[in-house]
Amino acid sequence: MTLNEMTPPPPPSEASLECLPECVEDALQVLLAAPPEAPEGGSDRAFVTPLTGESSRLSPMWGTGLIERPVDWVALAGFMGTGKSRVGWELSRALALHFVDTDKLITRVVGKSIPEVFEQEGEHYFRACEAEVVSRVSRLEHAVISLGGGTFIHEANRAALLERGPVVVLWATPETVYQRTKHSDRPLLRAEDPLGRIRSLMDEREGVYRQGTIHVHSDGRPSEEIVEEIIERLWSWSDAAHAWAETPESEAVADRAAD
Ligand SMILES: Nc1ncnc2c1ncn2[C@@H]1O[C@H](COP(=O)(O)OP(=O)(O)O)[C@@H](O)[C@H]1O
Ligand SMILES: O=C(O)C1=C[C@@H](OP(=O)(O)O)[C@@H](O)[C@H](O)C1
Ligand SMILES: [Mg+2]
Repeated sequence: MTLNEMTPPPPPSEASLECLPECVEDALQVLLAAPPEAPEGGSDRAFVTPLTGESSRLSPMWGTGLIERPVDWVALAGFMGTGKSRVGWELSRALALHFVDTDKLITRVVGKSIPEVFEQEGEHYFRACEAEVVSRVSRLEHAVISLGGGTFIHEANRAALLERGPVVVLWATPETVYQRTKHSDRPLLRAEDPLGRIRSLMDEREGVYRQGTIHVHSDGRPSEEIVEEIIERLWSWSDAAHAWAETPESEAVADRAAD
């Protein structure tokens, strides 16, 4: 029986939604206090691999704990299987920032795996948890946030994230996504024809993912190379943002916003 054929769970009750902010706060504190844990396939290599190219702008204090970073907060969005969890973890190691995977935080909040949340509580409840988690992690300092594939699709989440900082969107072809997800359980990909399902869902979502700040391809590239490109692009983004902040036009925009 596929997920779609099952009787849908009842909609979440007011009571179960009411405690979400507090439950998210508690789970986040536990997650941040625990020793960082690599996700499936993720390694610590980015800590010790000397980064090259633009990233050589990293301070000579690299490795001493005093690190010059392009940003103090960044989120990773994109379709399932593009590598958000793994690359986000490695990016957080490279920039020495906290790492929060929103799906992992939700599993702590609910005490169930993501497939169990979908099956037993319903997608609606999962999306409510996701929205609460986004509202909290958008206020977090010094963090890399790996989102779930659907998080950025929801308008309020997208607005909160883009307001907070840069959102890097990872991209991969449907075939790569299929290869990377076929042995794991993604509730939305439980279908007779998972590759067809990936293609149609990706088509539906593509235009929204394009609203991200920085776009990086992940096909056929090791995660270290992707991390390196993200860091280079974040430097360019932050340089451009600082240059704009010093123009008279930006002062005029700030004055209008303050009126
Ligand atoms: N650049 C990559 N090259 C090869 N495998 C990758 C790459 N990025 C991620 N993976 C693997 O693909 C699978 C899905 O990656 P994951 O980070 O969970 O994606 P997402 O969080 O976007 O769904 C994991 O097994 C992960 O180790
Ligand atoms: O695309 C989506 O709607 C989802 C993506 C998943 O995360 P990953 O993108 O990390 O697999 C997870 O949040 C859930 O299964 C729903
Ligand atoms: Mg993930």
